[in-house]
Amino acid sequence: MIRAIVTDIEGTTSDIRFVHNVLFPYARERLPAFLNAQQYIEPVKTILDNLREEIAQPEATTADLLDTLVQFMDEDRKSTPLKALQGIIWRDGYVNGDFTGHLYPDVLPALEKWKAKGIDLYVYSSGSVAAQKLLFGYSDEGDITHLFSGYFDTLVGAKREVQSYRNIAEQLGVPPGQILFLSDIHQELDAAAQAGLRTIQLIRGDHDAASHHHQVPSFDHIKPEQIPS
Ligand SMILES: CSCCC(=O)C(=O)COP(=O)(O)O
Ligand SMILES: [Mg+2]
Repeated sequence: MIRAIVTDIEGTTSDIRFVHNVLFPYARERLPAFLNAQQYIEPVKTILDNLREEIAQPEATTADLLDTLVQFMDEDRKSTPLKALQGIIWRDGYVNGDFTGHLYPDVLPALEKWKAKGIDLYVYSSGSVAAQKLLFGYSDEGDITHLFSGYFDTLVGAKREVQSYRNIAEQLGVPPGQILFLSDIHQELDAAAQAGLRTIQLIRGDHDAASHHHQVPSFDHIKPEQIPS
Protein backbone atom coordinates (compact mmCIF):
# COMPACT_ATOMS: atom_id res chain seq x y z
CA MET A 1 0.00 0.00 0.00
CA ILE A 2 1.34 3.42 -0.93
CA ARG A 3 1.21 5.75 2.10
CA ALA A 4 3.25 8.67 0.75
CA ILE A 5 3.99 10.16 -2.65
CA VAL A 6 7.11 12.28 -3.18
CA THR A 7 7.15 14.30 -6.38
CA ASP A 8 9.86 16.05 -8.33
CA ILE A 9 8.95 19.44 -9.86
CA GLU A 10 10.85 20.21 -13.08
CA GLY A 11 9.55 17.93 -15.86
CA THR A 12 7.13 16.21 -13.47
CA THR A 13 4.58 18.64 -12.01
CA SER A 14 5.81 21.57 -14.08
CA ASP A 15 7.14 22.24 -17.55
CA ILE A 16 10.92 22.25 -17.79
CA ARG A 17 10.55 25.29 -20.08
CA PHE A 18 9.00 27.30 -17.23
CA VAL A 19 12.05 26.60 -15.07
CA HIS A 20 14.66 27.14 -17.80
CA ASN A 21 13.03 29.93 -19.82
CA VAL A 22 11.30 31.93 -17.08
CA LEU A 23 12.73 31.21 -13.60
CA PHE A 24 16.42 30.77 -14.42
CA PRO A 25 16.75 33.91 -16.62
CA TYR A 26 14.82 35.98 -14.05
CA ALA A 27 17.37 35.09 -11.35
CA ARG A 28 20.37 35.38 -13.68
CA GLU A 29 19.47 38.93 -14.76
CA ARG A 30 18.95 40.14 -11.20
CA LEU A 31 21.81 38.32 -9.46
CA PRO A 32 24.58 41.00 -9.83
CA ALA A 33 22.46 43.86 -8.42
CA PHE A 34 20.96 41.54 -5.80
CA LEU A 35 24.39 40.48 -4.50
CA ASN A 36 25.62 44.06 -4.53
CA ALA A 37 22.67 45.15 -2.39
CA GLN A 38 22.37 42.12 -0.08
CA GLN A 39 25.89 40.71 0.36
CA TYR A 40 26.29 41.92 3.97
CA ILE A 41 22.68 41.26 4.98
CA GLU A 42 21.27 37.93 6.25
CA PRO A 43 20.44 35.40 4.91
CA VAL A 44 22.57 36.28 1.87
CA LYS A 45 25.71 36.84 3.96
CA THR A 46 25.57 33.27 5.31
CA ILE A 47 24.65 31.79 1.93
CA LEU A 48 27.75 33.44 0.41
CA ASP A 49 29.89 32.02 3.23
CA ASN A 50 28.41 28.59 2.48
CA LEU A 51 29.37 29.04 -1.17
CA ARG A 52 32.95 29.99 -0.15
CA GLU A 53 33.03 26.74 1.83
CA GLU A 54 31.58 24.71 -1.06
CA ILE A 55 34.27 25.95 -3.46
CA ALA A 56 36.99 25.82 -0.77
CA GLN A 57 37.87 29.51 -1.28
CA PRO A 58 37.41 31.21 2.10
CA GLU A 59 38.87 34.49 0.79
CA ALA A 60 36.69 34.73 -2.33
CA THR A 61 35.29 38.22 -2.93
CA THR A 62 31.69 38.84 -3.88
CA ALA A 63 32.86 39.43 -7.47
CA ASP A 64 34.63 36.03 -7.43
CA LEU A 65 31.46 34.43 -6.09
CA LEU A 66 29.36 36.05 -8.80
CA ASP A 67 31.67 34.51 -11.43
CA THR A 68 31.28 31.13 -9.73
CA LEU A 69 27.49 31.46 -9.59
CA VAL A 70 27.33 32.39 -13.28
CA GLN A 71 29.43 29.32 -14.10
CA PHE A 72 27.15 27.16 -11.92
CA MET A 73 24.07 28.54 -13.71
CA ASP A 74 25.68 27.79 -17.10
CA GLU A 75 26.25 24.20 -15.94
CA ASP A 76 22.82 23.94 -14.21
CA ARG A 77 24.82 22.90 -11.13
CA LYS A 78 22.51 21.94 -8.24
CA SER A 79 24.57 23.89 -5.73
CA THR A 80 22.69 24.52 -2.48
CA PRO A 81 23.85 28.18 -2.14
CA LEU A 82 22.92 28.93 -5.77
CA LYS A 83 19.50 27.37 -5.25
CA ALA A 84 18.99 29.38 -2.06
CA LEU A 85 19.85 32.66 -3.84
CA GLN A 86 17.62 31.86 -6.83
CA GLY A 87 14.72 31.12 -4.47
CA ILE A 88 15.09 34.51 -2.75
CA ILE A 89 15.21 36.37 -6.07
CA TRP A 90 12.19 34.50 -7.47
CA ARG A 91 10.04 35.68 -4.56
CA ASP A 92 9.73 39.16 -6.11
CA GLY A 93 8.67 37.67 -9.44
CA TYR A 94 5.87 35.65 -7.87
CA VAL A 95 4.73 38.40 -5.49
CA ASN A 96 4.75 41.07 -8.24
CA GLY A 97 2.79 38.79 -10.57
CA ASP A 98 5.57 38.63 -13.18
CA PHE A 99 4.83 34.87 -13.45
CA THR A 100 2.95 32.05 -11.75
CA GLY A 101 4.30 28.58 -11.01
CA HIS A 102 3.54 26.32 -13.95
CA LEU A 103 1.49 23.19 -13.26
CA TYR A 104 0.50 20.63 -15.86
CA PRO A 105 -3.33 20.47 -15.89
CA ASP A 106 -3.36 16.84 -14.73
CA VAL A 107 -1.39 17.61 -11.55
CA LEU A 108 -3.86 19.35 -9.22
CA PRO A 109 -6.79 16.89 -9.73
CA ALA A 110 -4.49 13.93 -9.10
CA LEU A 111 -2.90 15.47 -6.00
CA GLU A 112 -6.36 16.24 -4.59
CA LYS A 113 -7.57 12.71 -5.30
CA TRP A 114 -4.53 11.08 -3.69
CA LYS A 115 -4.74 13.38 -0.66
CA ALA A 116 -8.46 12.57 -0.24
CA LYS A 117 -7.53 8.87 -0.19
CA GLY A 118 -5.25 9.51 2.78
CA ILE A 119 -1.92 9.49 0.94
CA ASP A 120 0.53 12.09 2.27
CA LEU A 121 2.16 14.24 -0.41
CA TYR A 122 5.71 15.59 -0.41
CA VAL A 123 7.99 17.48 -2.79
CA TYR A 124 11.65 16.75 -3.52
CA SER A 125 13.47 19.16 -5.83
CA SER A 126 16.92 20.65 -6.19
CA GLY A 127 15.18 24.02 -5.95
CA SER A 128 15.27 25.25 -2.35
CA VAL A 129 12.33 24.49 -0.06
CA ALA A 130 11.52 28.23 -0.11
CA ALA A 131 11.46 28.15 -3.93
CA GLN A 132 9.23 25.04 -3.91
CA LYS A 133 6.75 26.74 -1.57
CA LEU A 134 6.68 29.80 -3.86
CA LEU A 135 6.03 27.74 -6.99
CA PHE A 136 3.12 25.91 -5.39
CA GLY A 137 1.97 28.94 -3.37
CA TYR A 138 1.73 31.14 -6.47
CA SER A 139 0.87 28.41 -8.98
CA ASP A 140 -1.27 28.65 -12.10
CA GLU A 141 -4.03 27.13 -9.94
CA GLY A 142 -3.48 29.44 -6.94
CA ASP A 143 -2.05 28.42 -3.59
CA ILE A 144 -1.99 24.62 -3.41
CA THR A 145 0.57 24.32 -0.59
CA HIS A 146 -2.11 22.94 1.76
CA LEU A 147 -1.88 19.66 -0.17
CA PHE A 148 1.73 19.02 0.84
CA SER A 149 2.85 17.61 4.16
CA GLY A 150 6.52 18.49 3.62
CA TYR A 151 9.29 19.53 1.27
CA PHE A 152 12.83 18.27 0.63
CA ASP A 153 15.71 19.95 -1.18
CA THR A 154 19.44 19.31 -1.57
CA LEU A 155 19.92 19.61 2.19
CA VAL A 156 18.64 16.00 2.34
CA GLY A 157 21.18 15.05 -0.36
CA ALA A 158 21.54 15.14 -4.13
CA LYS A 159 18.74 13.69 -6.23
CA ARG A 160 20.86 10.99 -7.88
CA GLU A 161 22.24 9.71 -4.54
CA VAL A 162 20.66 6.62 -2.94
CA GLN A 163 21.26 7.97 0.56
CA SER A 164 18.99 10.99 -0.13
CA TYR A 165 15.99 8.69 -0.52
CA ARG A 166 16.94 6.71 2.59
CA ASN A 167 17.05 10.04 4.45
CA ILE A 168 13.62 11.01 3.12
CA ALA A 169 12.09 7.67 4.11
CA GLU A 170 13.62 7.96 7.57
CA GLN A 171 12.32 11.51 8.01
CA LEU A 172 8.84 10.47 6.86
CA GLY A 173 8.88 7.46 9.19
CA VAL A 174 7.40 5.39 6.37
CA PRO A 175 8.92 2.12 5.06
CA PRO A 176 10.59 2.84 1.67
CA GLY A 177 8.36 0.28 -0.10
CA GLN A 178 5.29 2.35 0.85
CA ILE A 179 6.65 5.54 -0.70
CA LEU A 180 6.12 6.32 -4.40
CA PHE A 181 8.63 8.69 -6.03
CA LEU A 182 7.65 10.51 -9.22
CA SER A 183 10.27 12.03 -11.51
CA ASP A 184 11.09 12.57 -15.18
CA ILE A 185 14.79 11.66 -14.70
CA HIS A 186 15.61 7.95 -14.68
CA GLN A 187 18.88 8.44 -12.75
CA GLU A 188 16.87 9.94 -9.86
CA LEU A 189 14.40 7.04 -10.06
CA ASP A 190 17.30 4.55 -10.11
CA ALA A 191 18.61 6.02 -6.84
CA ALA A 192 15.14 6.01 -5.27
CA ALA A 193 14.54 2.39 -6.34
CA GLN A 194 17.90 1.35 -4.88
CA ALA A 195 16.74 2.80 -1.57
CA GLY A 196 13.61 0.65 -1.85
CA LEU A 197 11.11 3.30 -2.96
CA ARG A 198 8.51 2.58 -5.63
CA THR A 199 9.01 4.64 -8.80
CA ILE A 200 7.08 5.98 -11.76
CA GLN A 201 8.64 8.07 -14.53
CA LEU A 202 6.78 11.00 -16.08
CA ILE A 203 7.40 11.28 -19.80
CA ARG A 204 6.21 14.79 -20.58
CA GLY A 205 8.20 14.96 -23.81
CA ASP A 206 10.69 12.64 -25.44
CA HIS A 207 10.67 8.89 -24.81
CA ASP A 208 13.45 7.70 -22.46
CA ALA A 209 14.70 4.40 -23.92
CA ALA A 210 17.39 4.02 -21.23
CA SER A 211 14.85 3.80 -18.41
CA HIS A 212 13.66 0.64 -16.67
CA HIS A 213 10.93 2.40 -14.71
CA HIS A 214 7.19 2.29 -15.32
CA GLN A 215 6.47 5.28 -17.56
CA VAL A 216 3.34 7.43 -17.82
CA PRO A 217 2.55 10.56 -19.84
CA SER A 218 0.67 12.34 -17.02
CA PHE A 219 -0.52 12.10 -13.42
CA ASP A 220 -3.94 10.80 -14.69
CA HIS A 221 -2.26 7.49 -15.44
CA ILE A 222 -0.93 6.97 -11.90
CA LYS A 223 -3.04 4.66 -9.71
CA PRO A 224 -1.25 4.32 -6.35
CA GLU A 225 -3.90 1.89 -5.08
CA GLN A 226 -3.00 -0.54 -7.89
CA ILE A 227 0.68 -0.73 -6.95
CA PRO A 228 1.09 -4.18 -5.34
CA SER A 229 2.68 -4.32 -1.89
C1 LIG B 1 11.52 24.99 -7.20
S1 LIG B 1 11.40 25.18 -8.92
C2 LIG B 1 13.03 25.36 -9.48
C3 LIG B 1 13.70 24.07 -9.60
C4 LIG B 1 15.18 24.23 -9.72
O1 LIG B 1 15.74 25.21 -9.32
C5 LIG B 1 15.91 23.19 -10.33
O2 LIG B 1 17.13 23.27 -10.42
C6 LIG B 1 15.22 21.98 -10.82
O3 LIG B 1 15.81 20.92 -10.24
P1 LIG B 1 15.07 19.54 -10.13
O4 LIG B 1 15.90 18.76 -9.18
O5 LIG B 1 13.69 19.76 -9.62
O6 LIG B 1 15.09 18.95 -11.49
MG1 LIG C 1 12.69 16.65 -12.90
